Amino acid sequence: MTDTTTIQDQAAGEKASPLLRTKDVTVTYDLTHEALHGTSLDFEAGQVTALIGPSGCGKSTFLRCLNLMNREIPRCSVGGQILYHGHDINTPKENLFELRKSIGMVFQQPTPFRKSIRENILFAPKKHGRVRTKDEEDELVETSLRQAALWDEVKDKLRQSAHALSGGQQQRLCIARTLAMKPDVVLFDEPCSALDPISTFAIEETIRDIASSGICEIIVTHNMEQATRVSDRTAFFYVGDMVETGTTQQIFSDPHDQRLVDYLTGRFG
Ligand SMILES: Nc1ncnc2c1ncn2[C@@H]1O[C@H](COP(=O)(O)OP(=O)(O)OP(=O)(O)O)[C@@H](O)[C@H]1O
Repeated sequence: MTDTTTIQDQAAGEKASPLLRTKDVTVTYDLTHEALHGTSLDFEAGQVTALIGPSGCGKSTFLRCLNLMNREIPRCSVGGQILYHGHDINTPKENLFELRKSIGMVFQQPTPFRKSIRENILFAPKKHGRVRTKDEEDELVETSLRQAALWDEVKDKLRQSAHALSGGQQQRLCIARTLAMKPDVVLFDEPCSALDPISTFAIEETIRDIASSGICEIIVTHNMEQATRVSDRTAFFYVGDMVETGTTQQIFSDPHDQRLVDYLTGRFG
């Protein structure tokens, strides 16, 4: 945690434990390259946090720590604590299959399975034994697609291939698929960077709606307007350090650290 942490952050630290908390998290690639230095951040239920900063500063590296995805990268090690509901998940014993039920992820490129729209939604819930009857399946498909604002567009073609959808629809299907597992955290890695402005707007609305249902969301974005539109809090990363965090309003209207000021005013990108 840097000395630029706001008073509000310190007060928040004295409240009950946040849903997700990192303490001094470091990431080292290829055994020697420390891409992320000790990073401590808190994430609350119902809040959207944007991770911003120039290319290569460690945003995605940090995001991937939160569902232990870095563990799948050879010669990558993650240090520090990642406390989820107060329990440290950064241990070799943590069961990834179980964890990913509750911490979902949406990637930059839409990645629907080569299956029907309906089967995309039901794939993981079936694997985890979450649905037993056709009625339960129907209900889950409809609820998840409604949450991702896609139901009206696809309700008459649920058995058609997901690959026949537009890019924006595919990304909303990926969000619906994630929500079908009823996660309490959803991670987004530049979810709109491959999309047109209308699809981007639809995804941003969905992100806000999901937050109002109590889900904690963390989004990596290069788009500063997007960060201001969707997030409650923002954290700025620079060369592997989490330099400044606070409410999105404070970060954009009253940035403290000179590197953040330079970034926001376009002195580097
Ligand atoms: N799989 C990997 N193996 C080795 N080094 C990596 C790997 N992934 C990222 N890095 C390195 O870690 C550093 C941080 O990269 P990361 O992708 O996390 O940054 P970022 O802020 O998300 O960048 P961008 O905005 O361009 O996606 C960079 O130096 C990058 O080269």
